[in-house]
Amino acid sequence: MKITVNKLQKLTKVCPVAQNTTRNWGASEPLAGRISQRQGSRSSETGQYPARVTLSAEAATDPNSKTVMLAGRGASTGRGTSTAPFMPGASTGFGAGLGLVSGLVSLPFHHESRPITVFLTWSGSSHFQSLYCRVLCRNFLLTAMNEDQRSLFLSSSSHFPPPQGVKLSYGTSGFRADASILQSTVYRVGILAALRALKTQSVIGLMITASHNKVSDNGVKVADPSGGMLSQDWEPFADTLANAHDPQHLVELIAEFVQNENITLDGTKPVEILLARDTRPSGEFLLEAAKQGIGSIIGAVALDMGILTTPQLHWMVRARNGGVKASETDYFKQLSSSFRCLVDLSPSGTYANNVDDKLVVDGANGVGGEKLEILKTMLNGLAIEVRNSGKEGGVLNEGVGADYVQKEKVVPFSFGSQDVGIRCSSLDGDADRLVYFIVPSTSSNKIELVDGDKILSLFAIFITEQLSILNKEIDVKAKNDYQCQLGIVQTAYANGASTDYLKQLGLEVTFTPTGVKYLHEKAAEYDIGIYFEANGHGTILFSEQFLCWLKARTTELSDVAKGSEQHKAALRLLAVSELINQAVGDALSGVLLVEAILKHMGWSIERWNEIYEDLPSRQLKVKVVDRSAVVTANAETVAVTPPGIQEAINSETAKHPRGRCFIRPSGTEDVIRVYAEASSQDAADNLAQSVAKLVDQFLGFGSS
Ligand SMILES: CC(=O)N[C@H]1[C@@H](OP(=O)(O)O)O[C@H](CO)[C@@H](O)[C@@H]1O
Repeated sequence: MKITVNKLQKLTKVCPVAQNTTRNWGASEPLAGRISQRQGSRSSETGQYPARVTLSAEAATDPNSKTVMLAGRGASTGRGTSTAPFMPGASTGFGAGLGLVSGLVSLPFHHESRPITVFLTWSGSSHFQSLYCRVLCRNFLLTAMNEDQRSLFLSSSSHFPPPQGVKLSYGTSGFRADASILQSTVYRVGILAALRALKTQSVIGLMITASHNKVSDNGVKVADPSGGMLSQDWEPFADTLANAHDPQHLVELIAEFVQNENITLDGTKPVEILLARDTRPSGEFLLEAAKQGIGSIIGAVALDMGILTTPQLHWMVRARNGGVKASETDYFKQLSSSFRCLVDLSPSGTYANNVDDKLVVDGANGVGGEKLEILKTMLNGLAIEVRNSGKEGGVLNEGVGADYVQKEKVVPFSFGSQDVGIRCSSLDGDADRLVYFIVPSTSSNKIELVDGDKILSLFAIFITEQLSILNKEIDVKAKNDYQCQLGIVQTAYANGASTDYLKQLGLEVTFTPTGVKYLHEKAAEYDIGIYFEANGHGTILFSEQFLCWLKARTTELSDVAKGSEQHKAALRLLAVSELINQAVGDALSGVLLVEAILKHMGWSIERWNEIYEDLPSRQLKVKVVDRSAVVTANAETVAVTPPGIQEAINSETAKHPRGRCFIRPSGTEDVIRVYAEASSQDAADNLAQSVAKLVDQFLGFGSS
């Protein structure tokens, strides 16, 4: 915000040449270097809080004849004012005799918590007709940050020094790194979550997990009031906070942010932050850091929900903000009862005749396996065996879990020939990804992967079928007056065969960049939006408007056509909206929906897998000097920089029938990812290899 000084009466009065004088409040970069480390407090004139003041004066006329004075003075409270005039030219080496006069000026603010008026006076006005003088107030504290709050920040943050020489960034799914360097980051994300709760006046979630990463890593991410990922607008602030080098700097950043976002830190409107962690041993001490961060914001209350899957926490945040009961028991009850409802609505005959009750689930030695052990006791008609539940002593994500199975396409630990003919599935470390697989009847450890694209397709088939039943003209009074917009959202990693298949079903398919925050946002534009990443993270979103209509329609049908196919279709869609976790991709709710749909269709996993045949594909990663050198467009399918690389990729791709290839910088690892698809596995492998070489030539260590 820029305020011209002549609007400030006092300043105009003491400054006869103030016409050209402007005063910038809250600009983020200093005009003339840094000055006082001291903090000011609220100006009685503007209601703002000057903390540091940088004065920069440019005199276009004879600069020798002037004196610039800057004074701070206690004002309206009348308590212990500080008015000592200050002669910058003398005491701080404020330059004179130059065309440009600028200097660093320390204001004598001794009474930091009291209101102070800052104003400029200067003499030699006849020479200063064109004086251009700016006072830049940086880090002016804090519309509502009182001294107690400030001291609390300073003292608590001094216990969490940031790691040296590491720059962290809030990536595709929060901060992730080796757990040993994350304490300070988690503490700061605690602050961020508390500020987010104050800003939105809603319940916010903070999850400590590194998902499918190795057990020595950990991470932290924030769940917004909707249960979705932290708003992208706040990610730059998360980065800035995480990388603030000392407590003073941290406090200044918070002060500035709080000011800009109009967040009140007076504790008058308390807010809650739900905390959870996965089973990683480092989770416990990191949780303490998060509590300290939250505790350093007056009015923010941390509620430790214990060990949860990531989607459970997101579900709870969403439910609480929707005024719904949100304990873990409520979560299990909702999932199991909506599953039962769907199974009960299966067309008679299919379930009993064709689909085996048995499902074996690889729990990745993580929290998902542990929770599934509880959930399975609440289910009828499904016999789940959990392996790698973490109790058998296996290591989290090591040779197990959805990421391993999807990337390596081999059986996870403890699976093998005994599982031929059985439906198998795999969760990742925090149970937000799900893939299925078939163990073929050969001696090799290779599997047939049924990935996120196939799960998406199964969901799409089922939803489309229910919508078309619902839309049939029926001989009842109930009128169908709603055109439901169904949309499918994928990323460039979706197998081309899946996209072709979905389009053949007549569905609208759109693409976003990688990362569920993008997919989720896009899917939310539809009445029913189904999104999945090939790696098994995805869900179904229902718009409020559609659900409202669907509920009314169900009631109407139960009056006029109870038990009809239309009535059942409406009930099924309602049950899906209850079963699926609409906050975020959830392997537990996903597995129940897959199972219910397979029963409904009377399909074995083999039948499901046959809906289309994946095009052979290969993913590679290449270490480069600077991955940010690759900038992409068109949902990451075209590399805009470095110049020339896309043309080179195109000419490699053209050599292979059904070839498709793209590169992008990873958001979670320091690599460039290469994805290639072609009509044969050899061709896909060759294409990926040749493009990886190109990446290395353009950007690798040999290129610099
Ligand atoms: C090819 C791939 O699987 N990329 C994953 C991976 O992101 P990268 O930005 O590719 O590192 O981790 C993300 C977070 O889990 C997930 O959303 C994404 O799909």
